[in-house]
Amino acid sequence: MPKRLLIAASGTGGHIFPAIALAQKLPDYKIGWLGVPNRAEKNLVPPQYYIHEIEAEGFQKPFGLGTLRTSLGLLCSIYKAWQVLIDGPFEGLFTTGGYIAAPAIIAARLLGLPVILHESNAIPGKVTRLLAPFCTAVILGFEDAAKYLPLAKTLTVGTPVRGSFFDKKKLDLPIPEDVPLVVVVGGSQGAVAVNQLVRQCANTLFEAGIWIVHLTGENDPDVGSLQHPQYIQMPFYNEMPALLQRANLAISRAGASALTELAITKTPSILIPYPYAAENHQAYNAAAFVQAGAAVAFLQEELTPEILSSKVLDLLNSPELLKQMTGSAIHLARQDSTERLNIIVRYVMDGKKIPKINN
Ligand SMILES: CC(=O)N[C@H]1[C@@H](OP(=O)(O)OP(=O)(O)OC[C@H]2O[C@@H](n3ccc(=O)[nH]c3=O)[C@H](O)[C@@H]2O)O[C@H](CO)[C@@H](O)[C@@H]1O
Repeated sequence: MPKRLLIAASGTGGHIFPAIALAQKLPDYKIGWLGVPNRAEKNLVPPQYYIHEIEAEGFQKPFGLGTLRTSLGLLCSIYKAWQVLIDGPFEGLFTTGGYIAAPAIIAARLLGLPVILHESNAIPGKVTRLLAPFCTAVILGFEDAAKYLPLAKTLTVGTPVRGSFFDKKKLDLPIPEDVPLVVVVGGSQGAVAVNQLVRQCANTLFEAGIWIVHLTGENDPDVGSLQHPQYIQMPFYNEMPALLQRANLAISRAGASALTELAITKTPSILIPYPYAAENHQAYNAAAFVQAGAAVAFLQEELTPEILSSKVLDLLNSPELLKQMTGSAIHLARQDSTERLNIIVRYVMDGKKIPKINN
């Protein structure tokens, strides 16, 4: 009989893709997915994993009537997650944190099932901090996150990326092979502020012969306002491995999966952390890359189109510097994160003690 694992990963690519990477390593398992109606998992989770839907939302400040409604909603979601686990019947839970993790972890632990939690950010999210002590294993993307989780059993393996990032891919976009290519990516949902900055400096870059692939996200009101033969814009692109492998430079937010993929594809980057990320965690994610010399980072509020275009031109005109950044990225790229996570999940699901893993 195959082992039965429920995966709770919802809302953004950064939560869903690492879970897909793990699921791809468990072909001998029966996997079910726990998601929220109409969130990104609807489009991103491969169809072979059935998505069981529950509601999940966070507590908003100031506390008041809304808190009562959210508390009742949480109780309801715990009950639904509990039912999904029993009906499966699932033998364990894997989650990447976020709002959906709260009802899923509580329900699984009430049923006495093992829980593996993966936290990809340098500063763990609220649900991770609250519930990590109750999980069987807490797996980290960044070693530094452990200091925020003193009561949890943590192991650092990095953040899993989809298997396709490790194969050499050819880019299927009409871009000449010998031109410099800059990719602009604002995380899985796009970043309107970054998009605006890039559009304002695009002409300077085009004049220098640079091509731009701009992944705008679905909610950019100015999509279509810039047209140029050296410019390709899309709301979302599925072939990120080929694109990052081909790019000479990326302008990116600093989500944990994005950073890991940039490291694995050895793509130098200019990072613009999302300033409103919970507890500014993207700035901490970015800092690890800047300290290692793999990226440069700017605060969004200090960045002007002039600063951005001159940084892009400086970097693309300095092959030695780009090479150094690429070299530094190699040291950050943990090639075996998914495999290590896979081993841990199997040990936990088999009820065995997790072996010591060397970092
Ligand atoms: C605003 C915010 O709080 N974002 C968080 C969210 O980010 P978000 O969901 O944006 O996650 P990341 O930036 O880490 O990753 C984006 C993912 O989307 C993929 N992608 C993106 C664009 C595209 O066109 N095609 C595509 O496939 C990338 O390859 C990557 O796998 O979850 C991450 C993991 O907890 C956090 O680190 C981020 O801080």
